[in-house]
Amino acid sequence: MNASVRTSGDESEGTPAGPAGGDGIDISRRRLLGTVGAAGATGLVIGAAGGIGIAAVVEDPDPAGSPALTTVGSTEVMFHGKHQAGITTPLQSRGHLVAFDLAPGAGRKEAAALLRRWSATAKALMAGRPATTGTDTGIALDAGPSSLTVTFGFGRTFFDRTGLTARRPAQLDPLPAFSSDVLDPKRSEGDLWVQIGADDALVAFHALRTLQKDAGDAARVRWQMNGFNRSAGATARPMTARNLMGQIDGTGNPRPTDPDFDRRIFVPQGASGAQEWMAGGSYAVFRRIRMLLDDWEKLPLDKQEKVIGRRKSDGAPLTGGTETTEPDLHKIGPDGRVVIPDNAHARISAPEQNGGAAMLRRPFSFHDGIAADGTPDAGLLFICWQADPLRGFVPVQRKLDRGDALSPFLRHEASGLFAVPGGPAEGEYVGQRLLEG
Ligand SMILES: C=CC1=C(C)c2cc3[nH]c(cc4nc(cc5[nH]c(cc1n2)c(C)c5CCC(=O)O)C(CCC(=O)O)=C4C)c(C)c3C=C
Ligand SMILES: [Fe+2]
Repeated sequence: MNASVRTSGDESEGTPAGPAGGDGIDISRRRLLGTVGAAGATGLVIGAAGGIGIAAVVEDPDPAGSPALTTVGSTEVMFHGKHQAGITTPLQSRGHLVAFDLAPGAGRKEAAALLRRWSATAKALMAGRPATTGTDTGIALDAGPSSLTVTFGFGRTFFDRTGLTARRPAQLDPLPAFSSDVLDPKRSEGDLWVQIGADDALVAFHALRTLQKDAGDAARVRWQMNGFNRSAGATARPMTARNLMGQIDGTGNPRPTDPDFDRRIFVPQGASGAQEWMAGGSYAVFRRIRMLLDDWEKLPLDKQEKVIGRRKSDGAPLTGGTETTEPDLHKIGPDGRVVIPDNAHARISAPEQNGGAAMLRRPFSFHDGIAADGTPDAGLLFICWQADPLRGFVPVQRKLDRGDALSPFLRHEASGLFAVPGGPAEGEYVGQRLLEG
């Protein structure tokens, strides 16, 4: 095994896209990442000396670790745990989303065998080892785990196909239609959903390829999308991500240290009825949101900032302070109007404006080339996590749909809602409590 740094798949990791310093990475890893970031910053000097990246490994010696890997390559996220990995894990630089439909004739037995194979592959690859299912192509043999996470979810249609309708939680009821939806059903929903994230493009692709081969005759790809974030180790200290509109995006995310974090994001242990098997799980809402960048980029900076209610440079609220300062939603400016406009995105989406509705946003940007009309097919693979979509995404999106200043610059093109069960215990596969319970 290559790993010299290990992080658990769940609670120890902190807010994925949250404000700088809120990453929750343990101190030794933070220090190591800082070292790697510094190495990147000094570029050629480090390349010539070759010492600083290696020092990261030496500082945290692991006799089994590969001397060829820096911290970025050797960081391992645990497969087993209370929650699946890839929910509170810090954002990775590469992502693949893929939805499968069960093949005609495949039912509960085939689905259980598939989840067993997928779990074995995810566990091996997340530890930096080849898959044991006979499907490994060796694409990423020398890359290390690179913070790979593989997260599995079930869509609404899965339950009818497997005879498990009675165990389908009401939380999987279809999302309401929104006026701004232009959804493509072929790129939406699906029986099964897999989210892959890694800090190395080859590692992420390798996982995608292996899991697709593992599906064999049991399931077929329905849709697949690719995303990215800033490169791991590119900044000297953890910083909140920027999206393709250039905004700092993730500041208001709830943090694992918040007293109500678990209650908001995860289904409680001891859940009953159709939700029993979901204890420790979470509901993922996915939206492919195209950004109308040509229109957005024509907007002067001060208007762009009013659309969001925050400064573009540092993400601070327009009412002042730094990125982490609470916005003052009542502050009146010299023109007699509220400084953060009534239709500003950050005002409308704030939990206090939505009866406390909150979600953990963990997106990837996407760019799928230039469309025939010359505009970029680019935007956000928006993924948010919550214990119940009716107390997270739905009320907030309803409100945004009615009067968000950002809406004219966005187009919701695909959608999905998935039940993501809790993390598997040692010896268990993901979803076993549903499929064998
Ligand atoms: C229904 C949920 C949301 C969708 C869809 C959504 C799309 C979306 N948002 C941005 C950019 C920003 N969003 C910001 C804050 C923010 N957004 C949502 C929800 C949705 N966004 C919430 C709950 C919040 C947090 C509000 C708060 O806690 O006060 C921000 C500000 C910085 C931040 O807090 O992250 C930006 C910028 C884009 C570009 C987008 C669609 C492509
Ligand atoms: Fe937002």
